[in-house]
Formats: sequence, C-alpha cells, structure tokens
Amino acid sequence: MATTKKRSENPTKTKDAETKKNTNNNEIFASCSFSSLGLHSSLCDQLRDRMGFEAPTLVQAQAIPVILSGRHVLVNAATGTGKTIAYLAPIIHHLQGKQPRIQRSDGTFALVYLLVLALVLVPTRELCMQVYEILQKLLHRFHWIVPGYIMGGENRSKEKARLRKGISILVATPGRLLDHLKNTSSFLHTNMRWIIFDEADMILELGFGKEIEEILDQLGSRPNQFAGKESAVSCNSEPQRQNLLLSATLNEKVNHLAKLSLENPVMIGLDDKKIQPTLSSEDFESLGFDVNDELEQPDKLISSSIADFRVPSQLVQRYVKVPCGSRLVVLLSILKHLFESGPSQKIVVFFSTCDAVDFHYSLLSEFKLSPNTQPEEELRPLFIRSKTFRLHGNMKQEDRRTTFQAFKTEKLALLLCTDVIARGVDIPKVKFIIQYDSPGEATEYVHRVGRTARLGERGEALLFLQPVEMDYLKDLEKHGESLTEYPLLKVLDSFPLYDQKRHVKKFLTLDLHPWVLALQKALESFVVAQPSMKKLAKDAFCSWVRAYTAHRGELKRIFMVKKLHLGHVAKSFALKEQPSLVGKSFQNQQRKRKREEKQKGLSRSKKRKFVGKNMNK
Ligand SMILES: Nc1ncnc2c1ncn2[C@@H]1O[C@H](COP(=O)(O)OP(=O)(O)OP(=O)(O)O)[C@@H](O)[C@H]1O
Repeated sequence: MATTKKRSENPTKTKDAETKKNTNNNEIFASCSFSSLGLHSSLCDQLRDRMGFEAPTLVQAQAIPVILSGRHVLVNAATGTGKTIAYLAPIIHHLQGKQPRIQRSDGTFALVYLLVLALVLVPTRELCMQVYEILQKLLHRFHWIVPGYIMGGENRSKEKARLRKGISILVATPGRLLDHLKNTSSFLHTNMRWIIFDEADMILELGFGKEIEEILDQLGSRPNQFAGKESAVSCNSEPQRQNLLLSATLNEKVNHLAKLSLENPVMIGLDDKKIQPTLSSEDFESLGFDVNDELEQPDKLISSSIADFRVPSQLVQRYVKVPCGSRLVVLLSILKHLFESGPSQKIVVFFSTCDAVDFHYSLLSEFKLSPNTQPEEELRPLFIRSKTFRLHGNMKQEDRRTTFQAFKTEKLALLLCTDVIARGVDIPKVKFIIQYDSPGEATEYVHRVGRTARLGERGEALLFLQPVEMDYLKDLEKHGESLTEYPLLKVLDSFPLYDQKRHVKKFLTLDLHPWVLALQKALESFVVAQPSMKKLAKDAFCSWVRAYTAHRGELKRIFMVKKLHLGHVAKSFALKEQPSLVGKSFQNQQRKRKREEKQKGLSRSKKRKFVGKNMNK
C-alpha cells in the first residue's frame, strides 16, 4: 500500500522538482548565448568545452557587453551568480585579440613584453587562488596570455621572479600588491588597462582604503588621470584604463572608492533605492581613506543603509535560539542529525576565532559517545562520522591550501572555519551553512550563507542566536532577510538516551532536556580528562569573549558582553571550571591588551587591526 502511494506520488514530485528547477534556471541564466554578447568565438568555445558553460548567467549577460564597451562598471549581484566570469571573459576577449600577438621565444615561455595588463584585487588568499585557477582554465587555448598571482603568505622572491617574467592578468591581495609596487622594480604596470575590485566592500572593510589610494596613485588610475584618453577600449587605439567594482553587497562604503577609481560608471544590479547620499567624510576616514577637501563631499553612488541585500531566492534561511550553556551540545546534535539523515552532506560551520576552530576541530576529531555495551574504546565510532577539516588564518599557507583543496573534492565532509572563506569562495556541493558564532554586519551574513545555494542549487543556512541576541533578526529584516525557526526540539528528541529510561517528564528549559544534560556531561568529562583539550577549550573561551566584545556600532547593542554569563560561556566550551578561574585569565588578557594598546596609541587603526586579524585568524 505504502509502496503504491509512494509510486503514485513520484511523478508529481518529479514534475514539481523540474518546475522548480526551471524557475530557478530562469532566475539565473539568460536566454542568449555567449557569442551574442560579443565575445570571440574561441573564448565561447573555451567557456563551453573547458568550463561546461552553455549559456551566460543573467549578470554575465548584463555586464559583459558593457565591460566590452570599455565603460567603468559597478556590479551588484547575488552570491554565486557568476560575477567572476562576468569580468574575466571581456578582459580575455580583448587580450586574445591584441595584435601583434605575444610570442613564445625560442621554445621557452619567455614573453616579449613584461607588463601586467589587468589586475584583479581580492580580499583573501583563498579567493586569490580560486580566481587564478579559473584563469588557468579559461586561458588554456590562449597560451600567450599569462595569468599569475601574488598574495600574503607566499614567497616574495618567487613572486618577484614571476613578475619579472611577465604576467598578463595578475590576481592579488592588497597588502602584498602594495609591497611589490613599492619594492619590486621589475613590476611594470605602465600599460595596465584594467583594475578589478572583486568583493570591493570587503577590501575596504579590511581597512585597506589608504593602500588602495596609494595603489591607484602608483598606477595612475584616478579619474583625473584618465583625461586625454580615448573613450573606449580598442585593440588598435591607445588603451584607456577601465576599472570595475563588484560585490553581492555593494554598500555606501564603496562610494569613496567608486569616486576615486571610476569615471561615469554604469551600474548593474543597483536599484534607485541604493543610489542616494548617506555617508559623511568621517565615515570614509574610518574606512582608512584620506579624505581631503576636494573629496570631502564625494558624489554618492550607493546607499544601502536600509537596502536589501541579495541572497539566492532558493536558499532556506533559519535560526535556532539556544541558551549559551547549551550551544555546544546543540551544535553537535544538529551536526550528527544532518550527517545521519542525508546520503551526502557537505557542511561549513563559521566561528569567530581561530582558537574556537581549533578547539572544536580537536573535539570533533576525538569525541566518542556510544552505549557502554561497546566496551573497547577504539571500536566506538566518532560522535560525528564525517571527515572534519579546519581552516583559519593562523594555519601555515601550505596547510591552508591543501585543506581547502581537499574539502573541495569531498562528498561528505565538515569544514570548521573563520571568515577566511566567507567571501567569494566557490566550493561545490556545500548543502548547509551553520553560523555558530554570529557574523556581525548583515553584509557578512549574506556572504557566509552565500557559500551554499550557488547558481540555483538548493542550500540551507542556520544561524545560532542566544536569547539575548534575538534582536539581530530585526537587523537582518531591515535588509530584507527574514529567517524561520529551526525545529530543534524534534531533533533533540530523536536521539537515544543510552542506559537511561526516557522520562516523559516535562522539562521547562532546553538546558534540562535529558539528551542535552547527558551529552553535556559526557563532553565535560571528555575535556577534563585531557589536559591538551582543556587548554584548547580555555584558549578558545578567552578569544571568543574577546571577539564578542569587539562588535561595532549598532551591533554592540545586540551583542553585549555584559549580558553574558561567563559561566555559561565556559560551559559552551565543555569547561567545568568555576567561571571566576577562567574569567580571571580573561581579565588579565584584557588588561594586557588595553596596556599594549595605550602604549602603541593606535586608537584610529585599532578597528582595522582587529578586522584584519579577524580575517587572518
Ligand atoms: N555561465 C555559467 N554557466 C554555468 N556555470 C557558471 C556560469 N558562470 C559561472 N558559473 C559557475 O557558477 C558558480 C558561481 O560563480 P562565481 O563564483 O563567479 O559567483 P559570484 O557571483 O562571484 O559569487 P560570490 O558573490 O560568492 O563571489 C561557479 O561554480 C562557476 O563556475
């Protein structure tokens, strides 16, 4: 009977799924071809044969012809909609048509000209590698166009050697780029024609405003320096500098950068609501810009103080309200539930600090919980039966690279990370994003959840909030995001209580749920039994509280450290210690930090340092 019902349901289900997929496709892909956008036929072949791209996405269809025309462009489009190809394809189109063509000389790969022609600036190393890899694929049949990258953590001398040989399209992180601009004499950029700011708002959030100004100065790329050039890029005419700014969350902070780098730009994906004045010169200064008289009241291009950000429409967004002391148990329970309920799961969990990532990584790599009928410890399975990876900025560059590549290829895996991969990174088949530590500004929420549900795929996102933090939902609502509640109780009730009779007793709070009590007890015993684990937990606790105190602006009202019960925070790291003991070491750290800050007298760059640190954790 059941089978019959199932069978009779299937065709409808399949039809529904197909309709949904078609709707999604219509929202993502344009009904035209790459060649109709004006791209050279061999590049279109390359996009189809090598990349598997049959048709352009909507943003590509809008942006490519405009970029081909030589205009400066601001692009605002949802995460995972193909912005990378939108700017790379027109550049490759121009370079491959350049005459005379760059030649290999005498069988070597030496280039006739030693110039960087296009520069792609990205905020993180992972994104830098990703754009470089896409370039490698795209340039497969255009061997005379050479891609390259420079980024923090890499060997400077090797980079110098690569720059000396000549790179046609260079992908770079801002700090390392500036380093080479100042110190590498062989880095020739006088013929640079394109500068692309990918994740433009994040480059500014990292506090690189001043450096960007320097870069633009060094490259002679400010609007008044465009004067006298021709109005369109052409292979046969004197090339004009063309700058592009892109992000899923272009906000008002980008105005100053836009004013500095763009001339009469075309805006793609920005509605009228966003084109209004809002920021003061002080706001620009806080982003690290040098605001002089001339630029004191820059023309405002974008306003997003109350504007909607664009998250993929098919993304399921939920929140789970958890008291602080039960956070760890709830995280582990949800992960266990997810890994045991789906055949292939790829999950990313975001934390606020490197120490928190390290602690949870070690815990999940060793923690076991099963009935005592299996006495031999080694035979017991891990609590979470999936491959677990970690990624943060305190890891060695090589480990960071291998972890990232390994996670990309896995079908069933868990990645614990900081925001190093929150932006732009494209990991196939990630189904679920958990924001265990809150993201801070709504823009970061949008980018973190954007690691799933890419290009019309299905995806889910879950945000952890403590009862005292629930106002964060209102903040997201202001940006057009409304989240529904995750059915936590159902998940917790589904777990067996080994060796215990399930009391049908009613419990008043989540902390008293029998499964929560049992798992918390097991976790605390596990951590206390191992000094190394206990140390990791303590370090993670301290840096977590520190990160919590660093929320800025309006968010300080929601994430108030004063409202936290430090004993409960300790519990969320499976620590049994008296809170005062752990609290004391935190207070000492806080005092030390304040002393150091006073000594350095770095009040203005304080914000930048913290944000930068956050990204590099
Ligand atoms: N025309 C296309 N057809 C099929 N797949 C495409 C096409 N263009 C891009 N993609 C794929 O879509 C995915 C998302 O692209 P991309 O990373 O450029 O998105 P994005 O808009 O830059 O996202 P984010 O805002 O997160 O940086 C990638 O896996 C990419 O290979």
